[in-house]
Amino acid sequence: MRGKNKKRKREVEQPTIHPNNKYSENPPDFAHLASLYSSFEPFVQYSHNGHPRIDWTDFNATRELTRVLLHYDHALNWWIPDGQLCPTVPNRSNYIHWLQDLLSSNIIPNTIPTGGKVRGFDIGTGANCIYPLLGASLLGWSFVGSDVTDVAIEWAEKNVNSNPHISELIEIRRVQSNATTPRAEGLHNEESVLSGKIDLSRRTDTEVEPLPILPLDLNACENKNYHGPPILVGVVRDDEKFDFCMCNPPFFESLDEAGLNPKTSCGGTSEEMVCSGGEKAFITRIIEDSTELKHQFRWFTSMIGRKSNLKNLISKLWEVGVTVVKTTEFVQGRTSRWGLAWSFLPLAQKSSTSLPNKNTMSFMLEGLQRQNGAFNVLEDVKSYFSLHGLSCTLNTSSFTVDVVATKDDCDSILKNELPILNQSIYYQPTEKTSNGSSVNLSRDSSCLRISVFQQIPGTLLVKGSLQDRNCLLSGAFSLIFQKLEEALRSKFCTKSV
Ligand SMILES: C[S@@+](CC[C@H](N)C(=O)[O-])C[C@H]1O[C@@H](n2cnc3c(N)ncnc32)[C@H](O)[C@@H]1O
Repeated sequence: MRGKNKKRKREVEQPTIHPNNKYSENPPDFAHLASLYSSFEPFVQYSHNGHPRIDWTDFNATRELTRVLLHYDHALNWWIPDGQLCPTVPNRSNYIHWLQDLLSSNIIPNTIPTGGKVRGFDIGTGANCIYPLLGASLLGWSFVGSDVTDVAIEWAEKNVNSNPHISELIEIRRVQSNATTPRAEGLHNEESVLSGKIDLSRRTDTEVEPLPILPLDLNACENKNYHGPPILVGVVRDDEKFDFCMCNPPFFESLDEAGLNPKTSCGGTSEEMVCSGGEKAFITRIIEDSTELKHQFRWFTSMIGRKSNLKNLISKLWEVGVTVVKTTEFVQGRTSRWGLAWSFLPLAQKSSTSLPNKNTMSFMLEGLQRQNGAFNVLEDVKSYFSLHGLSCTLNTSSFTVDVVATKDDCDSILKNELPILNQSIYYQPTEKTSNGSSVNLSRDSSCLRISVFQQIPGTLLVKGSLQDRNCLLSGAFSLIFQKLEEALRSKFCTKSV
């Protein structure tokens, strides 16, 4: 049982590079790039079996690789000064494609008018300005990219202006680094919030605390608050609307901590990598800001560097009343990063009914208590359908429940007569099987399979799929699935509604 669980976990959770990512099937070919770009050639070494590689600990090599990839694959001109954070193009593209999935999913309807074009806000765009450059060149999205440092603003602007074909799509916005919003102590930067104007010249009474160089303590960010410059509130204007915000935050509390990976050299100054309280404090501030700007963004998102922060941030999100939380894992070579997304807008609850002919549907249950795992939810799925008179088989090895309905059941469901007391079950239950094979069906009955997958602790994906063609259930499927979603949500995710 243990072994099987492990196998299942691997199948379900194995993160992969996003399928739309240019590099998902074709990773960068260093030898080919070296043959095209003489400036890159000196950085490519060949192992004894002729395999080309670069020295990832050499900043000049990683920067030149990024430059040639952006030029060759994305037709972008790009550069950053020595020491600035150097992005890896395949990894950064994954975040863009995940946003693309979020926006095209119907979870949050597109009710925010952004002029027909997707419009995003990149918090901390950096000198490299990588997300706006990729989003604009790959997908034609427009961006505001904010930052606090002179070097970031100067080089982000240079990078935008050296690409005239997309420069109209990107605005670089300076955030005043000596204006602080000490919300953590319950004080709001009332003037900038209430007036909705951005007064970038204004000094506040509270000075920015100098960045502390702390000894490495992985729990040090517990209970620390963000004391830096404004992030969203005070930077986003009152009349602005965005489809999303995104952020690769300063992950670390100290430079010591930031320098942990000796195997790569992607640069990164203290301003880029470090903030008081680390990413947890920074993202907590984004969450607080999002409560004030909830109607101006369809999705708020951030990258997270440390999985241990994810759970705490998700709890915080439910506390502030979001309607949905989504997470993902990004593959970054040998390390992982996580994506966190949330919204306050009403869910497209009826999306299942608006797609009545689909054979597969799914929804996420998020913010579940520790004691409520996939198995508890499966048991509830079974009792839900059994209570309604439908015949079910729970398969503990495949984490599925097979539900069988007759034509009469379907008619009753369509007439909205749930619960149904089924007097005539044509279904012959089969033995529980470990491979999840389907149940026997008579000619006038149909089977719907509900599967439950654990995404991350506290988050389950519930999927429903019709098992047979010409299925009697197809007309009633969306309605049944929607009712199941409502029932499970009200039992397991009371905070989400
Ligand atoms: C880790 S870097 C990310 C840079 C770039 N987006 C990337 O992915 O490579 C974080 C950036 O956030 C900026 N930053 C820090 N505090 C900020 C704030 N309050 N508002 C906007 N940017 C900020 C830093 O200057 C830095 O450029």
